[in-house]
Amino acid sequence: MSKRIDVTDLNVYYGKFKAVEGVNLSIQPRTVTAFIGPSGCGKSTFLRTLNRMHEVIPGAYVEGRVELDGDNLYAPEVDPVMVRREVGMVFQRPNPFPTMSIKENVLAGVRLNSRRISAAQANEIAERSLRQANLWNEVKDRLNSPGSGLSGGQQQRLCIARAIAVRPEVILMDEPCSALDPISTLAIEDLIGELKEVYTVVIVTHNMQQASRVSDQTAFFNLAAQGKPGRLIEVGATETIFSNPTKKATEDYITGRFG
Ligand SMILES: Nc1ncnc2c1ncn2[C@@H]1O[C@H](COP(=O)(O)OP(=O)(O)OP(=O)(O)O)[C@@H](O)[C@H]1O
Repeated sequence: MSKRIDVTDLNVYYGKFKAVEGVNLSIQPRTVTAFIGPSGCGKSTFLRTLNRMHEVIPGAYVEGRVELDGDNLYAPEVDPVMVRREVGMVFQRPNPFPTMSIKENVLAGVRLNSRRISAAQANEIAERSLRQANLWNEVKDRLNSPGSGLSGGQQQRLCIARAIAVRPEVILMDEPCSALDPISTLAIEDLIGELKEVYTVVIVTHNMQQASRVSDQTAFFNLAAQGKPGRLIEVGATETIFSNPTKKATEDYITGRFG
């Protein structure tokens, strides 16, 4: 349940505006890759191209290739809905369906995929997903209460449980801790460490300590100038990027000289 991602010569456009240019990157299964870089350099934009989520924005499109275990995500016969099943996503702000129960929130994606499931299967999937998201013990006695009644950190783990429930190959996380307190942030970071035993995980973060704590590989993005496309400047083992980067811009960014 974990696939390799290979990106070749990827450009991303919003209409005429080229937001990201010339990305080449490989991501191994069962690893965590962190995308870092200053605001507006295209980290979120690029992340969304890994499950074709950018396509929900009218006029957004890519050039180049993204492959999942060698299969082109953008081949004409590929259904973007199926891509998003294989490559799940967790957003910056926890977004459980507010009126749905905790259990139904977990099952929302599974039901959307229109697979009819029995009550026993539903219980099994909900428990497995909540356990994997480290939330089971906190919610097992109130599975039928609304998801919106949970704390922010619990809601984010609920969203992770919902992403896991459809058994994806890859989990994308766009600043998953930016709306959370430090304790909830640590809970999510611990969870990311556990998720990589099973999934390929890609995370966008502004927090460099977080990138160095959770990731195996770090990719630094930057803009050549305002109004120019973002580019992948340097990618490598997280330890190397943070201790011995090869590019000056990477060093300036990680040492806090800009961004
Ligand atoms: N829906 C959109 N329509 C048009 N342009 C967009 C859209 N979303 C983002 N952009 C532009 O694309 C560029 C990259 O934005 P993106 O949000 O991907 O950067 P980022 O590195 O994730 O930034 P941040 O760290 O602030 O979240 C920016 O110039 C931004 O203004």
